[in-house]
Amino acid sequence: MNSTASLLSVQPAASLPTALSVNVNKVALVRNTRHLGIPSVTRAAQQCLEAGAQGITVHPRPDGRHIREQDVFDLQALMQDWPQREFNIEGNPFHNLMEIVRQVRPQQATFVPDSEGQFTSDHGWNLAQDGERLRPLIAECRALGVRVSLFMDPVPEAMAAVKALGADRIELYTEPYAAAWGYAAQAEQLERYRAAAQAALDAGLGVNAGHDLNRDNLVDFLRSVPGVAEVSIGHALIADALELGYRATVRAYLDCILAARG
Ligand SMILES: CC(=O)[C@@H](O)[C@H](O)COP(=O)(O)O
Ligand SMILES: NCC(=O)COP(=O)(O)O
Repeated sequence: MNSTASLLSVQPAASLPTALSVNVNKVALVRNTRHLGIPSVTRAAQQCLEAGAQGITVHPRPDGRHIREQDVFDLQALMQDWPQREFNIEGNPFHNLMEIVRQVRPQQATFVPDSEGQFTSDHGWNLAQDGERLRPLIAECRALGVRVSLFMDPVPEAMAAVKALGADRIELYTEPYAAAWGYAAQAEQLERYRAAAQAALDAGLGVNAGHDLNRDNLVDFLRSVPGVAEVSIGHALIADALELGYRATVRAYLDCILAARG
């Protein structure tokens, strides 16, 4: 990262139109390889929040490969000190997510259709198959005061159905765009995401985005896709933090958001 002052010196992070939520799954993944409790998930989150991240995201998978329930409760306690920031908990509501949401009541729950042993998230919901089963769980979360976001592929025709189920937002699954970035297919992918985001906005939904976003591909995405309220970024951001540190890394990602949207 260059040494020029962060662009954010002229605009506080809180005023950015697209929030950065740091996913700390991969800090927990490294921590779990020894019984020493380091690297600390809560210290990572604290430093990211101090640097201006507007939220923290976790995905407590049933197999506990990285984020575990105790991490969720520890982060819930930490977030009490940051009332203006958001806690976003991802997971499959047919597996372990709902019990966690009932206990923790985060600002946002992101429903992801992953199977229990899935390598990583790699697709959005099939609402024709699962929509009616999701409806009461969406309603329960909202009754608890928890915003609901559905992890979705960029399919404009699906957005009205998301709204009809009572969800507040979608999260666009962005790996196909990330894989195309820097190649001829980039423009075609960006058009897919632009159309899907516009359809979501037209349906009255908020738009989040995430998966394989990084410092290279984030600016082009935000410049092309309208109304992105939040990007949740983990794998690449934590990899950057291994080289730059959490604070400088978060500032670099906030600079990308400012450069795209500021
Ligand atoms: C839903 C999504 O795309 C990611 O937030 C997910 O948390 C990635 O999971 P892993 O960190 O286990 O790859
Ligand atoms: N919802 C996306 C997320 O939280 C992080 O995904 P990634 O940046 O780890 O691919």
